[in-house]
Amino acid sequence: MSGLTVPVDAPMAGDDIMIETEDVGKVFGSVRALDSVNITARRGTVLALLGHNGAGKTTLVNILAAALPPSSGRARVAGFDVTREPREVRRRVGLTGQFASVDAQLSGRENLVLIARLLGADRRSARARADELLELFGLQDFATRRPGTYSGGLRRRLDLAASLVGQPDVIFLDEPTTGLDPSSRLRLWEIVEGLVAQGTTVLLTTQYLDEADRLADSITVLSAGSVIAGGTAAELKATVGQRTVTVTPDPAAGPDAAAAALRRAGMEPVPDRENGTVVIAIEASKDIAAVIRALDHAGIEATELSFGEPSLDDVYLALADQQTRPRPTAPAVAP
Ligand SMILES: Nc1ncnc2c1ncn2[C@@H]1O[C@H](COP(=O)(O)OP(=O)(O)OP(=O)(O)O)[C@@H](O)[C@H]1O
Repeated sequence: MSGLTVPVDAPMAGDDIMIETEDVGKVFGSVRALDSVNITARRGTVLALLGHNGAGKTTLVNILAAALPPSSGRARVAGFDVTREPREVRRRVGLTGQFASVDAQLSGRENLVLIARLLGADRRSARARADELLELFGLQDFATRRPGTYSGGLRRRLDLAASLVGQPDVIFLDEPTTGLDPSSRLRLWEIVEGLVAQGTTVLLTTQYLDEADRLADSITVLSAGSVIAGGTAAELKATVGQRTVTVTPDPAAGPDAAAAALRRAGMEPVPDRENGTVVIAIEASKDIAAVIRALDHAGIEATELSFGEPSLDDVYLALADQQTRPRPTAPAVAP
């Protein structure tokens, strides 16, 4: 519906920067939801936002969608300032997930036609756009059915299709594959990759680190409203060391006791209470023996031990641990 319009005033950075914030802050009464957040995403890339509940992800997405004004700093999306040019921003972004709503009384196709009409398309082009999207998303066979009869995977595809009716330059994907089976997840990932290859810029919020690893060109980790880490998946992984050992201690001991024993041996273990494991960054293979010795010394048996390259999960756990322990210096990873 709209191509990229060159903004009249000077952009904060180069033309192909599609999302950019400069020291964005947001306060809700006494709550500081965002504190000096700086992020950047180039055209045709995926920026993933990671963070625990309450980290500030939704607040940031709302600011970038020009649905909520920042308290301080500035943000530009597709070259437009979210505070001074909110209408231009809204015309260029597509929202999915908790933001988009499909009418349960209408069929999948009727929903897409309605959205196109609401965006100003005439009847014929609205139908043409709906059919184009139904084909792109493999929804032709379900076009006349109501979304209430769709599977989870089909609903996500319709939701994403709905966000693309206006041909946005930037889409915000909010947990796009939560609750989907593996093949539906893969299908959705392939669709997103196709859109990105055509130049769409994606801001992805997800709780699945494998999703961020697969899709994201860069990752920003938010904690309590601040950016605590940022970079490519490879850069983030490099910050947590080359290799790790993951130990599952006997449940009678548990990860905290195992972590304490390993700390006494001079290591820096990260307990993962949810999975009942402890992750230890190691320099060399011989360090595995030191892990086993330290546990044995404390009388703790390991029921499972695995050796691996760092994953984004390791990065996330290490960052979470940094956040919960008092530290005299700033986090090791700069945005
Ligand atoms: N309208 C509001 N009024 C008051 N506080 C708010 C409001 N919106 C968000 N907050 C607070 O701001 C902080 C950030 O919330 P936000 O919803 O952005 O986090 P989130 O990372 O998206 O979390 P979740 O994953 O649970 O959605 C939280 O402490 C939240 O309670």
